[in-house]
Amino acid sequence: MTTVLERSPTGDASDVGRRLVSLRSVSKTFPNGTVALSRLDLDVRAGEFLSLIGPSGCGKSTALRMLAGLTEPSSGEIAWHGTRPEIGFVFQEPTLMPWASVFNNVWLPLRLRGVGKVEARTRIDEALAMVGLSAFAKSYPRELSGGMKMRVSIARALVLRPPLLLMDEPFAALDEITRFKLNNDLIRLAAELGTTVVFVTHSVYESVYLSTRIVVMAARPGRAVAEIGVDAPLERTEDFRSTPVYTETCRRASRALHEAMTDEDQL
Ligand SMILES: Nc1ncnc2c1ncn2[C@@H]1O[C@H](COP(=O)(O)OP(=O)(O)OP(=O)(O)O)[C@@H](O)[C@H]1O
Repeated sequence: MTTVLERSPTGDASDVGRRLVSLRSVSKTFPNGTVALSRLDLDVRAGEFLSLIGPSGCGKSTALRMLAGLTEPSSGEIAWHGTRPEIGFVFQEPTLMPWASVFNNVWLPLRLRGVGKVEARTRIDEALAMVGLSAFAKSYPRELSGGMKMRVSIARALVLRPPLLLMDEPFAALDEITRFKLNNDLIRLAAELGTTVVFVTHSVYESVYLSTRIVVMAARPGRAVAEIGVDAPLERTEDFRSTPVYTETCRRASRALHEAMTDEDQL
């Protein structure tokens, strides 16, 4: 069930830290009987960068798809605190239309919403500039590297300026150098646009580098088992990787993940 709750009388939509959406005791059983999630409670707060980590099959993608409205809970509630905002979704694969130019790929969400051509051109130019691809507007996906295709996919997700961006292992298929570059771009973009991000990854290191908060999940059934705050401002540079906060948080997140997997082995 999905509901929209009234905003508190003093609430302000731009308040950093305000709850945007809450998953309350959300469970999901697929028609084949697979229990993907069991009583998951999760708040997403404005301005945060939240990562979901956990072993394969613990329901990370299912939780993300529920936030996007792509799948409904079997029981429990998804409660939006205020109007459900525009949401951008970035998948593991860039999912670009191979027959369309970069410009036309990024145009798609605007066309679907009937945004006029003049306005659309400005927004597409902006989005491509944000991801450093202005010079490639006329290129086709086959002419781009994996990292560039992912940048197009991010531009397409950001072209509607969504307050909430959901990303499902977007950099998993990329080499480490490209991944690090895109991590830095993403932090910069989220800060510039004031975007709240929910990010699914298998990588403890990536989650700590990017996030303000990490939720660790366990499988069979999928549930949240630990929450770890990253006690550092979200102005990350490569230097962050050699700080004690980074190292210590990676250690805590790795231990929590290991415990989540041990739980699973014992079921
Ligand atoms: N449409 C579906 N029908 C049946 N079972 C599904 C469906 N989608 C997902 N599942 C199952 O639900 C469970 C959770 O899947 P989900 O993709 O959410 O996990 P995940 O944590 O994102 O996994 P991974 O890290 O491998 O991507 C898995 O056991 C999966 O096989």
